[in-house]
Amino acid sequence: MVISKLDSQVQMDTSGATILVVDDQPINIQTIYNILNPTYVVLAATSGEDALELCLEKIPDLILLDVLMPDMSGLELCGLLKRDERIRDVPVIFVTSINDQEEESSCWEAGAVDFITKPVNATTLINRIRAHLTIKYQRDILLQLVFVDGLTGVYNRRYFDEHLLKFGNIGSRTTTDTAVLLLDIDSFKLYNDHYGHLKGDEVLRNAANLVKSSLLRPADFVSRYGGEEFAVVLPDTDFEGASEVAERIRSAFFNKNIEHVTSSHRRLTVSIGISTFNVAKKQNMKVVELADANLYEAKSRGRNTVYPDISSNDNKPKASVLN
Ligand SMILES: Nc1nc2c(ncn2[C@@H]2O[C@H](COP(=O)(O)OP(=O)(O)OP(=O)(O)O)[C@@H](O)[C@H]2O)c(=O)[nH]1
Repeated sequence: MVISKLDSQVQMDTSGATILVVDDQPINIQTIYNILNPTYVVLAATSGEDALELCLEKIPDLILLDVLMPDMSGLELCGLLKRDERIRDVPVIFVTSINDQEEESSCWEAGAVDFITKPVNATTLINRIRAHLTIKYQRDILLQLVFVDGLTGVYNRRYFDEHLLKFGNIGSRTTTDTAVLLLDIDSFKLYNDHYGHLKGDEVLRNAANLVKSSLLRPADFVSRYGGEEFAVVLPDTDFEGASEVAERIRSAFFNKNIEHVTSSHRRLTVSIGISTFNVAKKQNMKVVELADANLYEAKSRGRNTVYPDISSNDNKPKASVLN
């Protein structure tokens, strides 16, 4: 599940939404374009392959999909879209000229939310699109309320717990390492005491953005784990990779040089505990406990520290072990 409007205010006005029209006949695309323009931004693809590529470049708000296309049929394409976590929640409406009961059932089974018959009736098309976009936006609002932290705009702990399970389940198909970073802003109580809670809130918002911008892969994510604590999940990342990301985050805070006169470093810094796990190697969900213990160690080593430190050979456990 991907919350498509995570970074912006979810809005209920559907105009301006991006609609991808997939049809092998340019004349059909033109007809739909004439109906939808200028209310919607219309993207077009004349094959399933092109449509997949476009979807990954910019996820549309809704897809209008022709059933009968050479090479990859609309039904096949819909099946592929529904298997991709990034795109699966985009509503698909089939546009079909077939009046066949079996075909109709196949559209529903492929994951469509609706279908429209050709020749397209402009009023029906516009109303169906508006209805499904509204449902989608309402769903996005609910997901935001459940999974997004209100202060910082990043995912919350509930999202972290649910999504970490995906990698940690014994039955999980993930065979590579997953890394978790637990990050805590140093001496934050002193910051609040000195600058006030509103300034403290501003720092938490900036901190969330700083961590987010330090993550380079689309599958990486940050969540607010507690008050001034953030948890980062790095799928498909071993200890060395996690150390690199953690160090990037630590130095980003240090170099930002945000004043914190009552801290021993006289600027805002973070401490980070790293751990990794890999179900295939019989390592498990103690990953959070281990990251927390490592965070504690980073704090006791003077803060502004990543632990374990990849450059030291102290043989401290880096991965959590299944027991
Ligand atoms: N402004 C603000 N402060 C918060 C929020 N959530 C937690 N805090 C504060 O974060 C501080 C955490 O303090 P401590 O747990 O003592 O940790 P610390 O001062 O960062 O000390 P170390 O972790 O040992 O470096 C407390 O003062 C909390 O009130 C929040 O949403 N906004």
